[in-house]
Amino acid sequence: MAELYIGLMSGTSIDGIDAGLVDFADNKITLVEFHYQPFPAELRQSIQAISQANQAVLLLDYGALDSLIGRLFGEAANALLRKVGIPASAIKAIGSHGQTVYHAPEGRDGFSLQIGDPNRIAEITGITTVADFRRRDIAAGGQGAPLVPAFHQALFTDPNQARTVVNIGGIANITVLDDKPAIGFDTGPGNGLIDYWYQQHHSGMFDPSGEWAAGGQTNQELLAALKDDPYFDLTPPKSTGKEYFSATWLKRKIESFGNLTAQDVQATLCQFSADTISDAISRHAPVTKQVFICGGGAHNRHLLQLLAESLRIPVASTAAIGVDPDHVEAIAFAWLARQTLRGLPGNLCSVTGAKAPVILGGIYPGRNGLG
Ligand SMILES: Nc1ncnc2c1ncn2[C@@H]1O[C@H](COP(=O)(O)OP(=O)(O)OP(=O)(O)O)[C@@H](O)[C@H]1O
Ligand SMILES: CC(=O)N[C@H]1[C@@H]2OC[C@@H](O2)[C@@H](O)[C@@H]1O[C@H](C)C(=O)O
Repeated sequence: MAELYIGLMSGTSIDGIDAGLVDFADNKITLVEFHYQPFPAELRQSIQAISQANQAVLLLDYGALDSLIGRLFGEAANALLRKVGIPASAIKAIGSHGQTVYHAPEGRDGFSLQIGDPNRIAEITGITTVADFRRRDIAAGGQGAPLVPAFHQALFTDPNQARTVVNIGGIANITVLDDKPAIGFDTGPGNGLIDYWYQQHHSGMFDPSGEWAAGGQTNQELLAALKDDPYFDLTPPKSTGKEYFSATWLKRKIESFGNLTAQDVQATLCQFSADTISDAISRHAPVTKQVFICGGGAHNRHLLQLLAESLRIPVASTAAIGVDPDHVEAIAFAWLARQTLRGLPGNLCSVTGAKAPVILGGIYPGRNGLG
């Protein structure tokens, strides 16, 4: 019998909502349908505007954005269900990541803030909604991120092959799957700075297949300057975000390189993401035999080529092991919601550094009760 959940995700690229309908019947994980709903350009700008460090944010703006994103998430779930013709009553629960607006988990009063009011999602869809997955892990002493490694472990572990899964979103993170407890952490920028620089010089949102970067030359001095950041030497558990590796961070790094062409900067940013991912794998996954890529970065052919060159082990998309790279995160949040409703932990202490496994998220009942 089907056991259906919906996963809703919007990541640090702030491009739109990924919605996945997932069937967990017989403890298998099958994606039934997927729907992508892009954000309107003004919404993207509003999210960016409240997501910056040292930014005064009006509570009125913050509250309205939380409600609006909740409504859009609920509507994305409804659109997904219309696509397959399955009624809301057939869905056990929604797992909603929400939209990260700030991630600062360090210290006694550390926090990570995802918005997109789950009350609205539950009301609009009628489906029990699990949300706010990160803060319980932080309360238990963890980073609250990355969370997806627990799911990567459940789905992608192969007892016959040591693997590393790399998610290249705005920020990149890895999951090391070998015979030891899984390691996972954010390696630093993925597509975030690459997208930002592209958008400064073109009308599109991203550099298709990395073509523009591929036509430029990496500048070694700038590359060294970019890598000169204490984050890369921190021992995991560690996580980061766009509020740290921000446009301001990049501007500070490039201000003394005034004579570079924009295309050479793009080439260097691509090399920077590839090198920092590859260094993280070399240091923390020495026995890995194959690397699998998911997230939108899986479509950046140039970035993958640079990664394969510096890793010197096979690099493939997660499509090669049965999951479209664009679907992994949405499926992960459906899986995390299921963990919560079954009373099972969603975090891996070896990844986030939490002092204990904890059940993640808050539960917002749907029309059928608790799901
Ligand atoms: N055809 C393509 N060529 C090059 N890059 C692409 C292509 N398609 C998607 N991308 C990149 O992938 C990004 C979107 O990736 P994704 O949806 O995984 O990010 P996200 O979920 O927001 O991030 P995160 O994992 O950090 O939360 C785009 O902004 C772009 O940089
Ligand atoms: C705070 C936050 O939203 N972090 C994201 C971000 O995007 C990639 C990386 O940084 C990862 O740590 C995380 O997302 C995925 C879904 C995770 O928690 O595994």
